[in-house]
Amino acid sequence: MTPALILVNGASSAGKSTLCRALRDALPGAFLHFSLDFFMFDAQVLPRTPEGRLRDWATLRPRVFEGFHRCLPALLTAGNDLVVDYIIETPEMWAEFCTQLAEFDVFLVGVQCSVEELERREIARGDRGLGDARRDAETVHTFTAYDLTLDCTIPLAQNVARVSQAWQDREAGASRAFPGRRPPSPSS
Ligand SMILES: Nc1ncnc2c1ncn2[C@@H]1O[C@H](COP(=O)(O)OP(=O)(O)OP(=O)(O)O)[C@@H](O)[C@H]1O
Repeated sequence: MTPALILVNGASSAGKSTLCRALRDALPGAFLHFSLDFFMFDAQVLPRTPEGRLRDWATLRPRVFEGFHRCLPALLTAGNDLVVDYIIETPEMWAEFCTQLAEFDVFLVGVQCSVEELERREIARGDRGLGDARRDAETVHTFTAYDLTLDCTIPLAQNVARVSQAWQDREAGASRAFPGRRPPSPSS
């Protein structure tokens, strides 16, 4: 089978990671959850000042992002099915994804959330830059069509069920994010 990627795009604090973790555990088949957050927030990967601020981030940012992008085809090529949360920030970033992921079975999910709710969550979390969510919300859904769009203010279980159903009902390889692509043959 062609390795599969469920890619969840939306603004910071929209609920992407929460959804991905729940999907990882609920989907039929063994999906890995993979996220840029693992570099940015959840692990001791990046160099920091004694005060805890990121060091040399302007230099590192493009390298870390490109490295993360390259991890996806590497994990897929090794046979892993992935559920990945991401914030598509620019058309260039999306074009890079399209090139790197063209040979895989990609299902693109857009998560919507009002700016008011994004900002409420951002403040409540306290570990994200204030204003990031609003900035993302202005652009994040402008770069691509989706296979499925979700409202991330409704209960998580409902969205997990929607993705799970839509994923199983989809035509493998016929992602709306990659129009004109030939789906992998059923035997592949
Ligand atoms: N359906 C939901 N209803 C209410 N709160 C939610 C829902 N989904 C997520 N949240 C809450 O919103 C906050 C942000 O969630 P999450 O970390 O999943 O967002 P994210 O989109 O991955 O953010 P980031 O891109 O900044 O990492 C968390 O406090 C989470 O508990």
